[in-house]
Amino acid sequence: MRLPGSRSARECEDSDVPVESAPTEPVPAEPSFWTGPLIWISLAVLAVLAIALVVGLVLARRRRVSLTEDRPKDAPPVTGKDTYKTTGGIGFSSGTEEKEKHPVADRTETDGQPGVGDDASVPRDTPRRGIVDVQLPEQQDTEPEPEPAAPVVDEIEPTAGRMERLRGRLSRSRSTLGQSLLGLLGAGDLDEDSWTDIEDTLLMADLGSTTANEVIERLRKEITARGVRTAEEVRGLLREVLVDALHPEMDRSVRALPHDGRPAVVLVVGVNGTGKTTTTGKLSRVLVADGRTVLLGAADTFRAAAAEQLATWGERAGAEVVRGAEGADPAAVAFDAVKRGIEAKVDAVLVDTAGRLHTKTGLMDELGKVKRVVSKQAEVDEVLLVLDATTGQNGLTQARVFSEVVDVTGVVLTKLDGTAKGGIVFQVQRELGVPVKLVGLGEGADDLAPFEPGAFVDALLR
Ligand SMILES: Nc1nc2c(ncn2[C@@H]2O[C@H](COP(=O)(O)OP(=O)(O)OP(=O)(O)O)[C@@H](O)[C@H]2O)c(=O)[nH]1
Repeated sequence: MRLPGSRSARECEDSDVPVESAPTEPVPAEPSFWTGPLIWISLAVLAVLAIALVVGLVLARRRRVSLTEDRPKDAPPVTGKDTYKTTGGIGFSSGTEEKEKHPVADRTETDGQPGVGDDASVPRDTPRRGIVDVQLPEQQDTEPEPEPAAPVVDEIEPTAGRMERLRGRLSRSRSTLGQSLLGLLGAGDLDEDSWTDIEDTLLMADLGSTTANEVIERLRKEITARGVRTAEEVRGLLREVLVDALHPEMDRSVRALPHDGRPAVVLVVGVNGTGKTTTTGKLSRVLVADGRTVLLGAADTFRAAAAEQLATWGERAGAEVVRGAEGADPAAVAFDAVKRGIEAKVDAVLVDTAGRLHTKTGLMDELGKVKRVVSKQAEVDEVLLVLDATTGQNGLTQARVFSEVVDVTGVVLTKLDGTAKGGIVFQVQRELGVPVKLVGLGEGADDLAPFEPGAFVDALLR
């Protein structure tokens, strides 16, 4: 059909008039080769994602830990403070009780730290044994325990003449003091230089300047007064002057014998290392050799080995020893020793004390207390100060401090065998005004001698 006024295409082609385009109806687009499959692929991906989401949610729900427990409905609510409860107290065992032992091969667990190659822990599924078969030893007839061997008590050397026997031990002192003096004095005419040399010799031997001057004064006077000529006369005079300087009139007996129905109490004091313990032990042997009964008190609690050392001395001398724990109060140990000595009715109680010379106050407190406490039971008869002869002037300083702290009644000069300065004996006596009663001349058990001025000077001048 042709609309009025319209022309056919043919007419248009043929005419020169431009043809107006006719309105056209929309034509639906034909699906292309690519768009069709894309839609289907997208739908498939969406479906797969949906399935994965559903599966994931289900699995996650299964894995979730339930924080609720299977508790009866009527159970009281759980609160923070009573979530950990024990049914009994902590179990204790006594260290003295024997622990039951399992045979090593049957054990599934090991005590203590893991060793190289051990598992970090015992696997949970390791079989556990309820009952362990233990092989019991066959009943045997037990032999009676052998009686402990009686301590071997040493043979003790007699004390008489010890100084004589130990004379050779003073050889170093002799060569310095005696031999030099004899050489100088016996050389004839003595001028001022000779007297200066004599003084130097006396000082080098530790006589001290006061004693040295006194000795020289007397020698000068007597040589002129007596007309001393021969070497023999010089020796005789020198002996006399030196012996006099040692005050032979002093009472050198050790107050270690019982009286008033109770034992004598002897305190042995001095700086550590001077030979206190050794001297206490040696002295106990001297008393035992004289037929006395002795008890030793190990109040040197400062050094554990000191008590041990004294116990050995006691064992060898056949003397009982009272000791305390390491670090125990020395006064308490001394008190116990004296108490025990009174009960046991021994003749003498020898107390070895500690001598820490850290401060004078500390020493004073300690020794003062020992003496005070001991005095509650029995008066202290003797306080022996032990000095190491090899320490020279240092020994003198110690002597001064100790004598201010306790009433020293006698001096024991140890290690005289190891020094060329035997002259310290003169100085100590002068300084303290108390006699040297005993001398240590070696480490041997019987190397303790009574101090005799005559024998001592003889040993120096031999
Ligand atoms: N050569 C020689 N050595 C001695 C003498 N007396 C003691 N000794 C030695 O000196 C050392 C110290 O002796 P101790 O008896 O332990 O001295 P201490 O004063 O008791 O010392 P602490 O126990 O530390 O308080 C030891 O090796 C003894 O053998 C002696 O007269 N001559």
